[in-house]
Amino acid sequence: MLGAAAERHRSGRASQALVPTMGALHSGHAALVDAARGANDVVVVSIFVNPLQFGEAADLQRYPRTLEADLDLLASAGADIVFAPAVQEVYPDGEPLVRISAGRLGETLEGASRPGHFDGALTVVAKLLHYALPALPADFRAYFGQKDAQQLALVRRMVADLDFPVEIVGVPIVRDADGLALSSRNRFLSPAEREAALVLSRSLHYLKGQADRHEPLDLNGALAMIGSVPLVELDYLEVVDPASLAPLAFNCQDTPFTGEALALAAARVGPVRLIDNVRLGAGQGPGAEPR
Ligand SMILES: Nc1ncnc2c1ncn2[C@@H]1O[C@H](COP(=O)(O)OP(=O)(O)OP(=O)(O)O)[C@@H](O)[C@H]1O
Ligand SMILES: CC(C)(CO)[C@@H](O)C(=O)[O-]
Ligand code: BAL
Repeated sequence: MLGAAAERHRSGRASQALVPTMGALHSGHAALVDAARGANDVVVVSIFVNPLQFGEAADLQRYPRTLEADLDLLASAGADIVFAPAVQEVYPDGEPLVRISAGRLGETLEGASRPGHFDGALTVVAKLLHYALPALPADFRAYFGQKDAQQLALVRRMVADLDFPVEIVGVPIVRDADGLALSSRNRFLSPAEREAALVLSRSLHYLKGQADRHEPLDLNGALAMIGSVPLVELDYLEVVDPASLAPLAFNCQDTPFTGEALALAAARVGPVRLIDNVRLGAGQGPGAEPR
């Protein structure tokens, strides 16, 4: 460590980043660590499969756990500290009586299909932020993927509404070459299911093309694309305001698309629930777009 960074460490003003994950790491997680590595002196990565945010017991039980491979990936990605606590360390008295409420924003979209999910996710994010908070929090950042767009919006609201001393950084979605958003649960897809799952990114790409050309968004056409793939059971496809996640009906049907929006989709494909999204209009990040 040289020069300015060493001085920041000496004076206790080193910047610190937290990258919360549930393990089974892939290149999407590596992109979060890269972003954190590029802007902070110390990078902490947590690996914790949080029982509080799971609905179905089977989903929690079969969630992939690959700690050895995760540690290798994190060493290559340049993480400084890996925090992989046992459930008893995080919840020594069992499930907490008091938890963070995600409020109305936690009841739509993912929250409608996974009741309580965001209360559980925000509660553990709050705890992880407390664990990783530096003694002198001059520069404390936490990194989240834009793939979980509703989670990112809710974490931003939590730190704003509850005055957490941390900057939240959103990282663009990392996709496979064919457009599928990387996800730890993708490993449970059969080859046929994985091929079928591509309709999610394709339908979002279809909408993005219309938004780029300022045409009306053909939501019905996108729904029909998804409906034509028998292995894909659509949960929702919605166009919403990126910050409030409120539905943006005026942008659909016959009105040429203007402004900014987020198109979000979720579907069950075989044993897996998949989510994906794309920014429509101005202000898009540099990340890979669905195709
Ligand atoms: N493809 C991706 N691109 C960018 N960020 C991602 C991607 N996949 C996951 N992330 C982010 O990594 C962080 C940890 O996510 P998590 O460990 O749940 O991985 P995951 O692949 O989303 O797993 P799953 O969806 O199967 O639970 C979250 O902030 C999430 O948004
Ligand atoms: C943020 C998180 C690590 C909290 O458990 C989880 O929801 C995730 O992996 O997105
Ligand atoms: N990244 C999503 C976490 C979950 O599905 O519980």
